[in-house]
Amino acid sequence: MKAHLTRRYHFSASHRLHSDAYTAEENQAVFGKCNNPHGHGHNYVVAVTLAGEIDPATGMVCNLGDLDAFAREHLLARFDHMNLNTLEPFLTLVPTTENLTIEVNRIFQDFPFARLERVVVEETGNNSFVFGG
Ligand SMILES: Nc1nc2c(c(=O)[nH]1)N=C([C@H](O)[C@H](O)COP(=O)(O)OP(=O)(O)OP(=O)(O)O)CN2
Ligand SMILES: [Zn+2]
Repeated sequence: MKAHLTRRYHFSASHRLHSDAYTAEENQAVFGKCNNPHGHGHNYVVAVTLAGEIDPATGMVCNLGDLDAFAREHLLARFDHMNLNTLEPFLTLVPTTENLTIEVNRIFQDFPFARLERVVVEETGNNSFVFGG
């Protein structure tokens, strides 16, 4: 029997929306207040949904302890209390939440015990971005 599980993770990070492809004026016109050189922060909420067969012995799609350990190592240790602009892949990509959602999706593709189906990243209470089903 197959099932889905969703787990939420929280981290705080700063960023500045800025593109080297634009002049200072164009950056200001496109990104507005988010182009402020001092940057600003968000309390991001990441929800990952995974799918798999329920193991008859454990009754689980995957052990949340394994998923948490993976998230700590590959997501939270990388991004929590960091400036996203200083980290790959945002050295060359604008750290919008769309691009962050794609990176989170890439990270959890490597989780070995269940298949990633969907990633949602909430930037503020008003903005959330979805990758996948
Ligand atoms: N398509 C996108 N547009 C914007 C993004 C983004 O990631 N993708 N990000 C931002 C900024 O990060 C910005 O900080 C969000 O600001 P704003 O929309 O003003 O935030 P809220 O109104 O939701 O909440 P506040 O009360 O202002 O914190 C902008 N655009
Ligand atoms: Zn922002």
